[in-house]
Amino acid sequence: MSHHLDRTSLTLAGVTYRYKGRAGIGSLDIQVKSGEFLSIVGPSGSGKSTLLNLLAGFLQPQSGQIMVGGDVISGPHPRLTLVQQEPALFPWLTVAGNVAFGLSKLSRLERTKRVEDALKLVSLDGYSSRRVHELSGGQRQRVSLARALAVQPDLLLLDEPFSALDIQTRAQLSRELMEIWRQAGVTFVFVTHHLEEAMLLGQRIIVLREGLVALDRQTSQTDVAQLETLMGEA
Ligand SMILES: Nc1ncnc2c1ncn2[C@@H]1O[C@H](COP(=O)(O)OP(=O)(O)OP(=O)(O)O)[C@@H](O)[C@H]1O
Repeated sequence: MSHHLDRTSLTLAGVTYRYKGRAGIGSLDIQVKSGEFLSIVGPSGSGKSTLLNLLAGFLQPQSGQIMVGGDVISGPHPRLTLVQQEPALFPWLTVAGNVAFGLSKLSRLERTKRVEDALKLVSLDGYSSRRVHELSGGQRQRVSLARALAVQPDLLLLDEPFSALDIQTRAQLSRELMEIWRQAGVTFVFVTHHLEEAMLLGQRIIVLREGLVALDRQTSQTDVAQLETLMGEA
């Protein structure tokens, strides 16, 4: 969406989080433009989970600031939604019930429209009244995506959202994710330990290593050999 183009969606300014023994992250400076699709990748122990927990508001930076859409994040934030590895859906609710979960403040009409639009975005139109326990793993992850998008966040944080799926479903959903992103016009930050996935998805790639940005580049300009080296054991 063009009106998003020159706004900053996410800013990390000097963000640091160190565990005892000094492992952790920092100090990180990252800016993500509104509407951008950024993949963050890194070897085991590079700080991905720590960064995710900071972005989701589950951890507080020990120094520095995280801002989303101009607001400082100091806890879970409605402008930022998280899609996790295992979709945390309510099994006793319908698909529509799950997608409508964060929309209780809207009128019924508006809510229905949001749910319909979100389900269309993830190619689940026609599934509204199905129970979640009747769905495949891939379909459940689609519901989880639809629920996250229905609240119209500034930023969607994706934590290895396809890692629990079989290879074919994973490949299919990865292909579709770019299209979903284009249509939704929302900033995507996709965190993974799979280099191929990070290269396939998104416009920009950041490699974390030992809690720091080791590389930050447009995906089309990355050098695979260099990435592979950076993904090796520290
Ligand atoms: N609760 C903790 N206490 C102490 N050290 C921790 C804690 N959690 C993580 N660490 C350390 O901080 C560093 C970053 O860990 P983190 O889990 O963020 O990495 P990661 O990139 O998510 O790794 P993986 O891909 O294996 O999940 C590692 O050196 C890890 O051992």
